[in-house]
Amino acid sequence: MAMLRLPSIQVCCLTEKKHKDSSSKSLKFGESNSRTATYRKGSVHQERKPQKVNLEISPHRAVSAVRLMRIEFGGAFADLLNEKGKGSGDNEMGYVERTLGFCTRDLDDRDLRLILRIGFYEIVKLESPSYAVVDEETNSLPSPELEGDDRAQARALAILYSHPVWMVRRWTKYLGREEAIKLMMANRGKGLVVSIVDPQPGETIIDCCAAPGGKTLFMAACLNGKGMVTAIDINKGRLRILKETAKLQLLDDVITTENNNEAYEKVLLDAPCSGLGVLSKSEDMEELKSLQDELLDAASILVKPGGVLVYSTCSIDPEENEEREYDVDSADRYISPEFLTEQGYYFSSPVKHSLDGAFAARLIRSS
Ligand SMILES: C[S@@+](CC[C@H](N)C(=O)[O-])C[C@H]1O[C@@H](n2cnc3c(N)ncnc32)[C@H](O)[C@@H]1O
Repeated sequence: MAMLRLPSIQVCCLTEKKHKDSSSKSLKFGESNSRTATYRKGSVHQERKPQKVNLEISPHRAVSAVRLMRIEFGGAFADLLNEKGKGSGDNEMGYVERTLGFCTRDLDDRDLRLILRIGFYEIVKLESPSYAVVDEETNSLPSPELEGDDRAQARALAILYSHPVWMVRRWTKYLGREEAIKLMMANRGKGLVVSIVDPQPGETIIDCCAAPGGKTLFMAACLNGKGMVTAIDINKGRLRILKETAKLQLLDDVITTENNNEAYEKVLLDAPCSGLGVLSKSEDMEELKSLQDELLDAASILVKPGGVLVYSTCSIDPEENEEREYDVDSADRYISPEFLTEQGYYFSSPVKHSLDGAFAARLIRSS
């Protein structure tokens, strides 16, 4: 995707810098049949001081960011990127109000500016998707009303359930609103792991422990009709159900259950874990951990050089998660900081986040 360079601006807030850690050794991460994969290590350094930032962002993030900036500075920023808006008759304030789902004029001016600043920072620097940025505010600001035409209602649902508008429209069209809402609610926790995989149209992705298929379907929907998700699982019965569901959701053209053993750009290993409540005695835990290790080894050889492996569990047990040995690509670009551990993992807990417990590590194969 072409990147756009915007004017340098001075920002005073937390900034992240990614360094390649040259001293870190490349770990062998999965050896089988003489094919080995090594993963590079990244470290995150954080600082609080004013910085001149050269903004280089993708066009869709730029559109959201420029819109926010225009409101704050009363149109001082040239709307370089608003080609879409031009033909639509959209007035900027109206567009943002409809996207936010509430009337910005009701807010105190200082609050409004603060929200916009935070939104701009999250979109540009943290690279959060704009629908997720807007959703952050729903606890403290009025919720959007489900009213108006289909498009307006889809926008409101997108904000309420943190999904992109096009996906809401698609699911509402094919499944009806009630089913679409159920699907989005079920996706909330899963959605974050899928964000870390970051599926892009045209990619080849394999979901190694796919059944019953929540993450497979969500990843497939992100492909927007281009690319392929290969779903495999030891449980063939549940895999058949996944196939049926894919048909119902009209996603069967981008989902296959045949693994032809090629290497993939993205590999998701959503491993069986103690969070599923299947362990009856402590020895079972040892067995489970060695199964997870084996699966991790097997998954790692499916990753193309330069590709991504995401290891996730629905467990909050450190032995199944961060205490394993691997080098990490920080998940900071894909999730909001509240879910990011110091080591760059994703971690959600029922106590802290009112979400199901979950863990994910993002690893990049360097050779
Ligand atoms: C946590 S669940 C996966 C949930 C799924 N990713 C989703 O989002 O709906 C773990 C899955 O791993 C599968 N599994 C267990 N052992 C496996 C193995 N050796 N090979 C492939 N899949 C396995 C189980 O059948 C189970 O469906």
